Amino acid sequence: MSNSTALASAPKRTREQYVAIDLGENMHERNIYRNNRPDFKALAEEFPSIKDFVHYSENGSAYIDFKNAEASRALTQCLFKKDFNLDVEIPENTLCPPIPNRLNYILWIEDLLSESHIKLTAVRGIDIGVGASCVYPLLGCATNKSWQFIGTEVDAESVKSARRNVNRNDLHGQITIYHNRDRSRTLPLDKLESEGIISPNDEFAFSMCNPPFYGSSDEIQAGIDNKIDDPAAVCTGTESEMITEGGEVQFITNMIEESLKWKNRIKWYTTMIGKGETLGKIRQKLMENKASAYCGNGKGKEDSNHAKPPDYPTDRQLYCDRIQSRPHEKFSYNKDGPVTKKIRLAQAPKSQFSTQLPCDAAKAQEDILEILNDLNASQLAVTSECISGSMVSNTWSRKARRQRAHNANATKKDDIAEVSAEILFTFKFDIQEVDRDNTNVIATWTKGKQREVFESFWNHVKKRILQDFGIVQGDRYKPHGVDA
Ligand SMILES: C[S@@+](CC[C@H](N)C(=O)[O-])C[C@H]1O[C@@H](n2cnc3c(N)ncnc32)[C@H](O)[C@@H]1O
Repeated sequence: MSNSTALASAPKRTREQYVAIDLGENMHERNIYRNNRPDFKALAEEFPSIKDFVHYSENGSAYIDFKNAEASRALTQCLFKKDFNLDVEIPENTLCPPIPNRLNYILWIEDLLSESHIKLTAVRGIDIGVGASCVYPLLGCATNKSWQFIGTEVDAESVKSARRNVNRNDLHGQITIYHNRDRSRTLPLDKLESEGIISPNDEFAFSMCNPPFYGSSDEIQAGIDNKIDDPAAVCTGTESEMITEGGEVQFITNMIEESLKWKNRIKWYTTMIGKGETLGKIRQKLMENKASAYCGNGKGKEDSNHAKPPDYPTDRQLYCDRIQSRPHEKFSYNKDGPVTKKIRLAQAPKSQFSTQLPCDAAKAQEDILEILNDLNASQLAVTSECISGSMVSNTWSRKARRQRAHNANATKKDDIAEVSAEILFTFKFDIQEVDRDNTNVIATWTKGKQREVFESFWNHVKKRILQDFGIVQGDRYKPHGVDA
C-alpha cells in the first residue's frame, strides 16, 4: 500500500507544529496562508512530488508528517510553485524554509516601506544570508515585480544553489547573489562596490536577515533538551545556517555596528530574532547608539497603548514586531534624523480601522452596503456579520465623483471598465452588534499594495456612515451613556 493511501490516525499535533506551517491569527493580514491551511489532498493531486507524503486520517482529512525532512521539502517546493510560480531547488540537509513564515517577513517589509513613505526610484533590498533556497529574494520579487535584491551568503555551496534558483526562475535581472568570504562582515557594501556589483551612490530601501540563531551546537542541544514536547518539525539546517560565533546577539550587534558606517544608505535595517531574550540585549545596544525603538503588540495588530511610528525620516528607530506565537521577532531601525535616547512603543502599521454606530447590526449593514454599491464596489459577499469585496478603481475621490456627476449618461459599469480591470484592493467589514443601539464596524484591508488608498477609502466610507447618523466628522461619536 502506498503511503498516500495508507489509513492512519493523524498524529496529535502540538500547537507549535501548526505554527510551523500555519496560519492562524498571528499571520499577517495579507498573508495568503492566514486561516487558509494548504489543501494537502489538492496538492497531492496536482504535484506527483508530494503525493507519497500525504496521508489520510480515518475521518478522511489529509496531512503530512513535518518530522519527515523530505515531506517538508516537497511541501515547500509545491507551495513555491503553486502560489508564486517559482521552481526552487532545496538541497538535502539544508534549511527548508516554511513559506507562510517567510512570506510574513516580506509583507511586513512592504508595510514598513509604505508606512514610512520612502521615496527612492527603485526598491532595492539586501538579504543577509540568503541560504541555499534564496527564499526571501525569490518571494520578494515574485510578489513585488519592481523590487531588486542583493543576496549575500558565506557558504559556498549555498551560494551556488541560490544562484541556480535565481537563474532557473529568470530573476538574474532582479537578484544578485554575492559570495561573502568574511563571516565577520554582515553588510559588506564596500566589497560590493569594489567588485562592481553596486555603485557608491546606490541606496537601499531595506536590509533583512534571518541570522543563524545559535552560538554553538551545545546551545542547539540545550534548546532541544529544554523543550517539553518533541520538536514538532524536523530541522534540516547545516552548521553554517544554524550557528554563528556569539549567536544571534553578536550577529545583530555586528550589523548595528556596521550600520553606523552606512547610515542612511540603507533606510531600514531589519532582522528576525529567534530567541526572546535577544530583544532586550539588542535594545540595549541600540540605546547605546542612541536609537529609538518601536514595537508591535505581538500580533501585527494595533495596540491602543502604543504610539504610531513616525514617517521616515524623523528619528533613529528600532522597529520590533513579535509576529509569531513562537519567539520569532523582527526589528528594524534606521539611523537618520535627530538623536534621541527615548525608547517608545509603537503599533505595527495599521491594516484595520473601526468605528461605532448608534444602531443595530442590520441597519449598519444596510447603510454600508448602500455606500459600497454607490461606490461601485465589486465582488460583494454579504453575511449577517460581514461584508467583503473589492475596489477596482478610486471611485470615492472628489475628482472621481465630479467626473461621474458630469458623465451622467454613463452607467456605473461603464465607469469601471474605463478605469481599470485590475483590483486595487480587497476589504472586509466586520459588523458586530453590541446591543440594539450600538454596533461596532471594523474595516480590514485584506489585499492590495497601497495602504494610503485603503485608508482614504475607509475615511470616505466612515464619514458617510457617520453623516447618516448626523455625526459630523471631527466630532467624536460617543456611545450612549458615555460622557466626554
Ligand atoms: C538561518 S539561515 C537563513 C537562510 C534563509 N535566509 C532562510 O530564511 O531560510 C542563515 C544563513 O546566513 C548565512 N550566513 C551566516 N553568516 C553570514 C554572513 N556574515 N554573511 C552572509 N551570510 C551569512 C548562513 O550560511 C545561512 O545560510
